[in-house]
Parts: sequence; structure tokens; C-alpha cells
Amino acid sequence: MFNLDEYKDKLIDNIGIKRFNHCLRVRDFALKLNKRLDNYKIETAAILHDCAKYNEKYYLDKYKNYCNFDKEILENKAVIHAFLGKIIAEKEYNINDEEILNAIKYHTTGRVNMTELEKIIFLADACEEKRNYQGVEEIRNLAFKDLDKAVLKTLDGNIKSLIDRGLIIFPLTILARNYLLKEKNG
Ligand SMILES: Nc1ncnc2c1ncn2[C@@H]1O[C@H](COP(=O)(O)OP(=O)(O)O)[C@@H](O)[C@H]1O
Repeated sequence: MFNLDEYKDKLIDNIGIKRFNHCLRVRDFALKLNKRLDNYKIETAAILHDCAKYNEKYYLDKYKNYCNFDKEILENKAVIHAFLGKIIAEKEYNINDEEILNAIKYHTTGRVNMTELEKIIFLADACEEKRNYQGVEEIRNLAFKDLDKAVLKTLDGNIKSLIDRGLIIFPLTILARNYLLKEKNG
């Protein structure tokens, strides 16, 4: 069982106090969104979702035998920490629950057919109380009413923002968006 007190110092050492505080806010928002899942899973996934951030090079080297990522992932600075985070949560923080690990892995890109835990962590990361991009309040409100609609809106926003900034879009996000759009329209 993950015990935050046991790992807090290590996590702060790794990601810094600002990012750690973001993780606490993600936890708090995710707990508010949670209706029926185990709070332990929510808390653990939220606290650890960014555990690989800022140390990608170090961890990629340390766990090279476990990191057979596609070139596309390795080259995408924004996305790699999430995929690597799954491995680091397992190896460095002793998490072996696949649902928690996948919520960490897909918290940045989303994916097709996300679990409820994945949706909650994805949304809490996007909407925690200090996020202040245009439209965040609408997504926050939507998240309490309909997780799917809120995830779809967030994916749309992420895709638009990546296009506006001229950045590469990791395709999983497009697939996730199309999947939800079809689900919603039937
Ligand atoms: N499919 C994608 N392809 C490339 N970059 C993405 C994709 N989805 C999200 N991102 C970018 O990843 C960055 C980090 O996302 P995330 O880890 O969720 O947030 P943060 O680091 O702010 O907590 C954001 O700048 C976002 O635009």
C-alpha cells in the first residue's frame, strides 16, 4: 500500500515543492470528483501522476530495459513523463495496481476507452484549483456533471492549443477525442 508519509521527501526531492503542491491539488480535486471509486486509488494516482517529471533522462537511463518506448514518445518532451511515470511509480514507489499505473500513464494524452479513474485523474490535472486558462471554469463545472463531456472538451482544448503553438500532437489524443465524440453522438 502506498504511504505518502513514507515517500513524501523522495517525491519532493524529485519533482520539487511547487510540482508536489500541484499534485496535492490534483488529489483534492480528484477526490471531489470521485463518486464511487476507491479513494486510495484516486489519491495514489493523483499524488504520483507527475513522479517522473523533470528526471526523464535519469530514469530513462536507469530503467532502459523497461523503457522500450516508440521514438514518437521519446521525442515528445511533454508526453514522455507520463509514460515513464507508470514505470517509475512501479519501480521507485512500489505501486503494482494496473489501474493506478494506467491513470498515471495516460494522464497527459488520454486514450481510447479510458477508465473512470483515468478520466478523473486526467480532469483533475487539467482543472485543479490553480489552473486558470480560458474556459477552465466551464470544464470544472462540466466535470461534476459528465466526465466524458469534460474529458472531450479538455482534449479539444489541448489539441487546439497544440495546433496554435505549432507543436506535434501525439496521436493517442486524437484517437481518444474521436472515440468520445462517436460515443456521445452515438
Ligand atoms: N497529445 C499530445 N501531444 C503532445 N503534447 C501534448 C499532448 N497532450 C497534451 N500535451 C501537452 O503536454 C503538456 C503537459 O501536459 P500535462 O502533463 O497534462 O500538464 P502539466 O505538466 O501542466 O501538469 C501540455 O503542454 C500539453 O499541451
